[in-house]
Amino acid sequence: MLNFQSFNLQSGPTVLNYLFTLQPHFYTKMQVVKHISDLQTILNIKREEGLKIGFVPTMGALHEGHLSLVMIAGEQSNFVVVSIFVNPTQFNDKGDLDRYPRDLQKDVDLLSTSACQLIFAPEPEEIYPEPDTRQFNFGQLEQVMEGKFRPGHFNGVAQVVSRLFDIVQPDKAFFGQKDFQQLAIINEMVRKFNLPVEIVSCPIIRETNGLAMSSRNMLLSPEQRLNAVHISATLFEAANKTGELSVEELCEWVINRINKNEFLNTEYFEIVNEMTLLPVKSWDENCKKFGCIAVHCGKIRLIDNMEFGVRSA
Ligand SMILES: Nc1ncnc2c1ncn2[C@@H]1O[C@H](COP(=O)(O)OP(=O)(O)OP(=O)(O)O)[C@@H](O)[C@H]1O
Ligand SMILES: CC(C)(CO)[C@@H](O)C(=O)[O-]
Ligand code: BAL
Repeated sequence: MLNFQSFNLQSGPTVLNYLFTLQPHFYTKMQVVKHISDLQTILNIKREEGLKIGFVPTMGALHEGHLSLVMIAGEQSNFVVVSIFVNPTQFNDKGDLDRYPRDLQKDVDLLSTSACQLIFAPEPEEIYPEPDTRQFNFGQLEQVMEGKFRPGHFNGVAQVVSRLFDIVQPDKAFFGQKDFQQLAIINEMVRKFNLPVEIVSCPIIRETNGLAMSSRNMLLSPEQRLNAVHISATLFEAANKTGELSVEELCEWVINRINKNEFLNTEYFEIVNEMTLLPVKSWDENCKKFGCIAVHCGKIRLIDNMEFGVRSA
């Protein structure tokens, strides 16, 4: 049962109190702020109280994958901030940006029963009062897979995440393994610039049919959504075939099998070294190996990944 108070995202005050009832006798207060100054006023108080700040950056259109990050953040910190911001600088495709699902009210409702205590939902001009011209260089980590097929994407991700880290100054930040390459880039950014934040990597949450949860799934038609299950099903099957086929043969097998489905068109599938993100040539290479895939389902582009094979001794 929800009980709203002064909650109006369009015209309300900048700090909005959102009260909800879990049990009639138990109230939790979650705040939604749009401005950096309001956010920092609250966080400074929390820090003075000795609380450790956990931060979950998102682009909204929340699902259980996001909620799992919030849950882990709640277990590992004392005050959880979730940002909801569709960052324009990381979209290389304007159509993708225009289509990106947005429903702040629904997101607030979902977070109201989570460990989140503060939502930061800024407008673009709050994050970018001036255009961000910074150019990051992550070397080969940004030149493969997503970086290759979405030019400029990781520069935009680094721009917004570094800006959000500056604003929130979290003790820990939580990212999903679904965005496997993004995690590698964020870890590298933190290492390279010696940022005072611990990055926590959280497992992929899937639908019961195996499809990796993603905000973009809600843009699929029911028929596309059913067929998209074929992506994870093929990855699971392939991950069990590592002894039977060479790495190259298995990559071909995955691509052919997925492309046989008339709804799906594979952009890339690579089995890569977890650390370097470079394709592995043999199962004998002594590293953790991940099969990473991007598939077009109509106009919607989906990604997924899975660990393949075991490390040799
Ligand atoms: N299924 C999932 N399991 C675990 N973490 C996830 C999952 N989906 C998204 N995340 C994580 O949530 C954070 C915010 O992601 P984002 O808001 O872009 O959602 P998304 O579902 O990845 O959207 P999309 O892939 O459609 O852009 C990222 O760290 C991302 O890795
Ligand atoms: C990390 C992130 C929130 C930056 O916009 C986005 O890339 C995402 O949702 O994965
Ligand atoms: N979670 C990935 C963000 C993006 O596709 O831009």
